Amino acid sequence: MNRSDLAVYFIMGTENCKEEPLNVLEDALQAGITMFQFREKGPRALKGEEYVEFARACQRLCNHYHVPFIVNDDVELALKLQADGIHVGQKDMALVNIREQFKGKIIGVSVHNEEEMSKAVLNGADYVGIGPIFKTTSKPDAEPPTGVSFIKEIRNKYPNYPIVAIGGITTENSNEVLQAGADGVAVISAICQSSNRRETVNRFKTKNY
Ligand SMILES: Cc1ncc(COP(=O)(O)OP(=O)(O)O)c(N)n1
Ligand SMILES: Cc1nc(C(=O)O)sc1CCOP(=O)(O)O
Ligand SMILES: [Mg+2]
Repeated sequence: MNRSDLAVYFIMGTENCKEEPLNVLEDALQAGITMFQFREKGPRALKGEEYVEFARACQRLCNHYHVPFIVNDDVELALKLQADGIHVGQKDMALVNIREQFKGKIIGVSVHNEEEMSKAVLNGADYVGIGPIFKTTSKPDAEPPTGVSFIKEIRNKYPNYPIVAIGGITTENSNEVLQAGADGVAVISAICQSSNRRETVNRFKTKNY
């Protein structure tokens, strides 16, 4: 994995889409997202065979566009599909246990403080997700937003570690996030709800500083 893979990291599940989710994903892939995370959560999330088949369909699209396909939380699904990677939070399966089963794949970890960051580095996370940076409506159990200060603190201490920022990120505030030291932005609603995804993704890729 390269740090540039984190530039525009799209995250989606059926609950995030008003349009047909696979059309949203293909539109985002054609617009140039650099990484995708399958995150099927919430009270109306797909289950069982429907869930697996939806994940496979997303994976097929990502493979066609040569974009890494990352699974959120679900180690069993990531292994079953031989996904390109997995993203876990502090309450999900520990990185060292995942690495044993998922060698050579991308493992991302959410971190919210210096202690969690140092543990992620020690355990060999391929990247860290820092957030929420701003207020988000896409994750009901998110921690309080930190603003860009924590990105600056971590970048200062870990000048070369792959960092993606997440939480309430839009094309209006993404430059502030990149300037603080993030390698990229992880986004749900700004891309899902965009009326022009090509323009939105391009604006996320453009550094105006
Ligand atoms: C890139 C990225 N960063 C952070 C998260 C949040 O993960 P987590 O804390 O496990 O919360 P859920 O996404 O599982 O609700 C993420 N998914 N991706
Ligand atoms: C999935 C997720 N994780 C977060 C964290 O803080 O770890 S915030 C978040 C939701 C991001 O969605 P949006 O781009 O619509 O704000
Ligand atoms: Mg999780």
